[in-house]
Amino acid sequence: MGRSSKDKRDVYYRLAKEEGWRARSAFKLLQIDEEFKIFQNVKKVVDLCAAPGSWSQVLSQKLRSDGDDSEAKIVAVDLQAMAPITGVIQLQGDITKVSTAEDIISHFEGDHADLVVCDGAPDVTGLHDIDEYIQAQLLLAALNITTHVLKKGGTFVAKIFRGKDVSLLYSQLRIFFPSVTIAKPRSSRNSSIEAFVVCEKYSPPDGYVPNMCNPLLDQHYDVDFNSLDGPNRVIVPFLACGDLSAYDSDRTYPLQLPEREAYEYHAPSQSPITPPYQIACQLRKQNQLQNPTQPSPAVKHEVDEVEGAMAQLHL
Ligand SMILES: C[S@@+](CC[C@H](N)C(=O)[O-])C[C@H]1O[C@@H](n2cnc3c(N)ncnc32)[C@H](O)[C@@H]1O
Repeated sequence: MGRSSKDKRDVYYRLAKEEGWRARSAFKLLQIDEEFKIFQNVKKVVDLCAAPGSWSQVLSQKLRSDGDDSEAKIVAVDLQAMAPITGVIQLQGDITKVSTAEDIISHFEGDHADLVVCDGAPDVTGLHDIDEYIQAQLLLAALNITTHVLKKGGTFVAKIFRGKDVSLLYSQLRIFFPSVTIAKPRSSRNSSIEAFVVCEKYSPPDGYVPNMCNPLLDQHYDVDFNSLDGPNRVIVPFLACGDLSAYDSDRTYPLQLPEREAYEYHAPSQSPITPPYQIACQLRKQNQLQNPTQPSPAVKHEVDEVEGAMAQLHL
């Protein structure tokens, strides 16, 4: 009999139950450590998107196992509340919000973390472009926080969805880390597009001053982005990608208002990821080439689906 979609009881699920981990994800972090030795000489860690807490459990065990835990500091953050874990400072909040980022940073005042980990994943909508976009935003939010708290030479490990814009994210990470490696621990299901970036030897560009002005899901971030200059604009140094010819003057039907607003909104802030509105625009453009008079029902349906999902997500 085949396994139903409800049957998640693979070997790691069972092992997690046996060994007392709150989630099978614990094995992903343990296996990343087997390969990259990310816990070597580590005492201070930020665990982003930490609930239900299996990574925090691993961190607590690894950092406090030698009995000398006076220096150990683990700050864990998630949207969801988490049951307490010995030695872990827990914060509840959205990592794309400035206030949460500030809360985390305040716990490291005058001090730095050796390691930042982020296992953040959105509630998947099933629309791959949207899921990848939101996951990328979580990763960029985590990177922003990391630039405030990570010591030079430190390590950043984060979940990444290997979607079509992923090479742009790798390039952005390489601006801050000379070594960026993609890990796919054996406990991460082969069927999943999830992987992990292991970014080593943190070294921001000369003159880089961490800031909270880069455009993320929290629209407040980009208010001052255009006032940033030089190395401080490096998180998002790319022109908007996607097929901008949708905005050419030779178009055969007028742009819809949301498309125009999206273009005007995204162009100045140079969004790192193809924004969902642009995805919708590209679909329209493709359809326009195939059929200059009106959208085919299939394309119209796809565009409506993207826009419907975005409306639900208040994007
Ligand atoms: C795969 S789970 C993390 C599992 C965790 N590493 C563990 O080992 O138990 C992904 C988590 O990301 C969190 N998350 C998603 N978006 C977030 C956001 N914007 N801010 C904070 N946490 C977020 C979710 O609440 C969820 O708990």
